[in-house]
Amino acid sequence: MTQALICMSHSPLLEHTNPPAEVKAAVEAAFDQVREFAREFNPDLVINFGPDHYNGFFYDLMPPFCIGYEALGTGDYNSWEGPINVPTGTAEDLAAYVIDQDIDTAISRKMEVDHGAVQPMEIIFGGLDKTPVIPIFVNSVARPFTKVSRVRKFGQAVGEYFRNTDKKVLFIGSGGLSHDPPVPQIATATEEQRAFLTEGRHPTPEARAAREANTINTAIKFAAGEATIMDLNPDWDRAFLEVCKSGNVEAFDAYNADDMDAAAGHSSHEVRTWVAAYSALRACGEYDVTYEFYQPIKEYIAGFGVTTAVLK
Ligand SMILES: O=C(O)/C=C/c1cccc(O)c1O
Ligand SMILES: [Fe+2]
Repeated sequence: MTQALICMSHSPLLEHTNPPAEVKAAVEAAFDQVREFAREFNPDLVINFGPDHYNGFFYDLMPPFCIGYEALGTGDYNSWEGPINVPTGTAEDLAAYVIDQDIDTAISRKMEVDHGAVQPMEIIFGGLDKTPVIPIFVNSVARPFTKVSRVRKFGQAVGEYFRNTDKKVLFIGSGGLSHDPPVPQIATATEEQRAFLTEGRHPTPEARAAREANTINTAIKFAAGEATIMDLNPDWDRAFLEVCKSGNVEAFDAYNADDMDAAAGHSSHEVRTWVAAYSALRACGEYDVTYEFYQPIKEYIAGFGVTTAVLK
């Protein structure tokens, strides 16, 4: 087995809100499962498809995809801060291969990645300085969105690059499922929010703390039934998980941005990272989903999913 997959939701609220004890325990058990899966697989390299929440990527230049040649964590919500162990030569070769497949991608020699990209790595490996990882940004918050079919083809190209490798490669997708946290959107943003969305890099500690407090307060209200954000959508989440399980990655193409917003919230686009990761694995061969956890968790503002998959 030279390729495997973990796709999982993330939430910066894991350490900040308190779901019922049995829910918290179930999430911890799911995390134990993926840790054990990764320990057994013992990857040589991780390909980490992650979103960003206006910590690394802004409207001053917003690509649909970006392959990190070198990267660092932004440290938002106390997530990984500082250098990440990226094998630069492999990342360069990968980007050249993807572009040769007619899929244009941005690249970065100084990519900044936030909690959305790093949280699974922290949960699974305890950090981003050990197992080599190539971080790949998939735009999941900032309209206009590339079509989901394009994300599938991007993931497929990444997977093809590793199809014949003798290295053990773990594809990770981070985010989703249905959720609508209070991340501003450009179409409805105030002047101040527009300025932030356009060039809000490296906020002051006070601005960062205010943003994080707003998310935490929203989650507490959401759990109490008092927030105005969109509800989670377990039916939508379960249908998406069925597509993942089916192995028919072309079925992802039926998803479109407007429907996703309306049915599953403005951050449901984070499932694009799952689309890329599952499509990468499928490019290496037919697969089986070997583990699935799902629970809608308001305290985490997330239809929370965790899956693993291996080649048949
Ligand atoms: O504040 C943010 O940038 C995002 C918060 C959040 C909350 C819940 C689930 C997620 O996936 C998030 O990124
Ligand atoms: Fe997120």
